[in-house]
Amino acid sequence: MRVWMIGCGNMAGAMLTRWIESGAVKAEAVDVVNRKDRALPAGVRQARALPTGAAPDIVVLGVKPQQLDEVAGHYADRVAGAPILLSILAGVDAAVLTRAFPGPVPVPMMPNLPVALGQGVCVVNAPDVPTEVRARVDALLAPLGDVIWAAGTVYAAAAVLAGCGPAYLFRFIDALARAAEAMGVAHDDAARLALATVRGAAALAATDPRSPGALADAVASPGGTTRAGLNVLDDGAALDRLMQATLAASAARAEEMAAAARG
Ligand SMILES: NC(=O)C1=CN([C@@H]2O[C@H](COP(=O)(O)OP(=O)(O)OC[C@H]3O[C@@H](n4cnc5c(N)ncnc54)[C@H](O)[C@@H]3O)[C@@H](O)[C@H]2O)C=CC1
Ligand SMILES: O=C(O)[C@@H]1CCC=N1
Repeated sequence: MRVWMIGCGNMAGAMLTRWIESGAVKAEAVDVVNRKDRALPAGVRQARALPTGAAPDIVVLGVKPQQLDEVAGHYADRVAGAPILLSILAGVDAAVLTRAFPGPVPVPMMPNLPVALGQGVCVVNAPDVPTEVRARVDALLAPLGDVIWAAGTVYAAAAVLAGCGPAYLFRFIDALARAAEAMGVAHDDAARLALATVRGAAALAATDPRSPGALADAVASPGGTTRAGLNVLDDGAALDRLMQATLAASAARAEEMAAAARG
């Protein structure tokens, strides 16, 4: 499979790393155009412009949403011959993609950084694509982790959970560590303990048949220390409300960006 990537930074680079590591895509079949060179997997060609010659099997758009018009101005003609345009731009929907890049089937999606490890989530928002396009996209995304197809408001919510979620959790790890540090644990030890606890708990939640709620109950002895802490998180549904406000803020910003992209 031949792939062109227009913009390959933190996020698209994570996808590319996994594609090559998993063997889904061969490094020599990939052409990246970036504003300046970045560290990319060995064998991937990187330049300031797309190569000449026939369009590839898929084009991946990985620039910032604000750079869409600029790259469309440069590359829309070249991309027109490609069958699929996979876009990871937050708040850029299929209609906006088609306006910028007429020709290929637009496939907007939201990945997250753990795709680099094959443990990411990709939420795809292309409900009406032909079956063969869906099959090709599914096959390409499978090595990255979980793939979910969603539309409308469900996509909006799932996209912020998946795309932004890792950042929320990185903040949680830091907050856990800072709380322990404030109670006297050395900075490095607190950071190590917080990360190990989150990693172990996530691994257990991923493998144990019990739900996260049931696992929390398995930790919390009645009247014990965990319950005292959970009571703080549960008081007035404090954690639920915090997460709802967090996702809502990200979703509202995505909608603002979508409105700006629609013009
Ligand atoms: N960082 C993340 O965790 C996630 C990011 N995204 C989406 O991924 C996209 C990229 O975000 P990041 O990778 O974080 O940004 P980034 O800044 O790391 O990567 C953007 C890349 O685009 C290239 N670029 C910029 N202008 C260009 C141009 N005119 N021609 C060619 N290449 C150009 C840059 O050289 C850079 O390598 C955004 O649209 C964002 O919404 C989606 C999900 C998660
Ligand atoms: O913050 C952003 O807008 C992008 C999309 C999801 C994660 N990063």
